[in-house]
Amino acid sequence: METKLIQDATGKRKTGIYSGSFNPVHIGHLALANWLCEFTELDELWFLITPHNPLKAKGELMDDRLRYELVKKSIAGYPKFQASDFEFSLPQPTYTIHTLRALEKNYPDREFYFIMGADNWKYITRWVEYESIVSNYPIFIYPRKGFDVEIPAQYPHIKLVDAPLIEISSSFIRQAYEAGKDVRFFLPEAIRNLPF
Ligand SMILES: Nc1ncnc2c1ncn2[C@@H]1O[C@H](COP(=O)(O)OP(=O)(O)OP(=O)(O)O)[C@@H](O)[C@H]1O
Ligand SMILES: O=C(O)c1ccc[n+]([C@@H]2O[C@H](COP(=O)([O-])O)[C@@H](O)[C@H]2O)c1
Repeated sequence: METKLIQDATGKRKTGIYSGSFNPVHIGHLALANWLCEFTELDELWFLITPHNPLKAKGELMDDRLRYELVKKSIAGYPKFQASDFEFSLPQPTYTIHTLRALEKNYPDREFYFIMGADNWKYITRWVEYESIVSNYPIFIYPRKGFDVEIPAQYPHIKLVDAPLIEISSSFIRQAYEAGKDVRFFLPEAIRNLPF
């Protein structure tokens, strides 16, 4: 396992990396990200739209740019949020460790915190070079229903945060739309009337 020292990078902007498919972005995503920016040490949070999660089928995904534009519209006006298409130019499928290394290289003035749900934490050992991720980056794990979180003591830079649980998923929204349901209030106001 790598042993790079986790530094308290004073002076660097603490930037949360909230990555996912966002297919589409929903109010659960926004509320969690908002909470992280206001109730933790993060200065900012980037929504990093993943072109292709290596553990998910690409077929059911909306176009990358459309998912990015939907996030951009949804977060407009809140200064601590940014939408990022950083992964669009990386080799596909994108592996998180490669993304984090490329981010560090491109933004030396920032300290990146990886944001991860308790559901993803449970299966972290399936991720490429997961030891490097958990050893080298601060991580905030947020609770998800049905997933207990255990963090080995050797990772003091990994924290379970006390964020409220809002159990909405993009797949629920997609299925509801397909069934002809009107679930407009699950979507950020700015994108309610857009096609997806
Ligand atoms: N209700 C929620 N509250 C907070 N974060 C969430 C919620 N649902 C998903 N996330 C997190 O948001 C990021 C993007 O998730 P993703 O795009 O997979 O959303 P999802 O709603 O889980 O999608 P899907 O239902 O298509 O799997 C991931 O880190 C995921 O853990
Ligand atoms: O790097 C990996 O091996 C890896 C395996 C599974 C998921 N991820 C990343 O985890 C993030 C959350 O994915 P998702 O689709 O659940 O929102 C997204 O950025 C994926 O690329 C990364």
